[in-house]
Amino acid sequence: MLQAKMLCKRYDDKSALKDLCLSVNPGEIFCLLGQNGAGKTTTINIFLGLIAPTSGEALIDNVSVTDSKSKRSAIAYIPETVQLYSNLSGLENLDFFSKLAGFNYKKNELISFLKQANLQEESYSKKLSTYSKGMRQKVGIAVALAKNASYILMDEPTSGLDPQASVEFAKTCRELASKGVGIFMATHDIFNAVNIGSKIGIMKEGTLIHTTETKNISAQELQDLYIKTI
Ligand SMILES: Nc1ncnc2c1ncn2[C@@H]1O[C@H](COP(=O)(O)OP(=O)(O)OP(=O)(O)O)[C@@H](O)[C@H]1O
Repeated sequence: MLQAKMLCKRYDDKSALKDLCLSVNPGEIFCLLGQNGAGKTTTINIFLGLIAPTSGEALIDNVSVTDSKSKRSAIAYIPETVQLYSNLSGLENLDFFSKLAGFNYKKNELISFLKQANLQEESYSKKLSTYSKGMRQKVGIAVALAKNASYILMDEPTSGLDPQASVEFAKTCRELASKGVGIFMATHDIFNAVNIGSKIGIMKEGTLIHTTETKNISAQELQDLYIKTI
């Protein structure tokens, strides 16, 4: 489980996180909504071990991220724009980043990760410079799978995706979750949050104000709640 326990982060006189508590179980898709500056990226960066909390703890399977670098390898991060080598193909990028993470896969194994990420087969050998944003994201997901990540963190994953790519992204997330991967995404996209997530959190000024299961709420109800909250 990913767990934020009373997480606080101060930047000089600015409080970015105030006693943030949340959890993401294996197989769960947690969508964190909040305005610009609410603290979403700060939360992700603490889980990634990129910044230290001022107080409180971020735990991966009950181990604090500040105590164990090895636990951090259980996490993969997919930024809004996935950074890959444009002169290499999807398959070559996956091979390169897998090796960088210490995994040496055979071609058929690499292909199985691209398949699980729902990348079209005819794209495997094409250069990344020809890929759309959604296709780059699929390679990012394949890299996360190749790293055997138990949890995937994503920042604004649906921003800039066309409706078809959003539908494919939702399908891939559900398939990953059904295999037990825990997904935590920061987003401004209420419709996709309801459509993709199993749990939704609404954050305001560094605190989680509401959490709800998506099965209990419609997109319209969530939008109303969001507007009322922020
Ligand atoms: N390095 C930093 N130094 C000072 N203040 C920072 C720093 N990083 C973030 N902040 C502040 O912390 C607060 C939370 O920022 P954060 O980036 O986590 O918000 P966010 O919810 O991800 O916003 P967005 O939706 O715009 O990405 C903001 O007020 C921001 O200005």
